[in-house]
Amino acid sequence: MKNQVKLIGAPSALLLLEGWSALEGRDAITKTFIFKNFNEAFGFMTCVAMQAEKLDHHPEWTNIYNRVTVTLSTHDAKGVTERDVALALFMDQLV
Ligand SMILES: C[C@H](O)[C@H](O)[C@H]1CNC2=NC(N)=NC(=O)C2=N1
Repeated sequence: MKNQVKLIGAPSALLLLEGWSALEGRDAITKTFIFKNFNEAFGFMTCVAMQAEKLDHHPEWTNIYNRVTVTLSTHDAKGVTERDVALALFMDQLV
């Protein structure tokens, strides 16, 4: 059985975060991180990937050269939870 995690919703999550916004049509938060080059972007993704494994909480993301667009939502809860806030804060303190 998986631990249940409380749905907080994008609007509450956004009060705790900077530079994130709500996705349209779905309870999720998104942010685009821009780096100097691909190497910096991929380094960021590598650090986040290891943390995601540790937390068992994974981002949806795309990378185009120096740009990483991240969407966070908890599939199990069908929306934004404190796990998304924790992963978002981890990303923000890396950059
Ligand atoms: C089986 C596995 O533990 C689950 O699918 C985890 C993995 N990573 C996850 N990541 C995210 N973002 N949401 C989830 O609900 C989730 N669930």
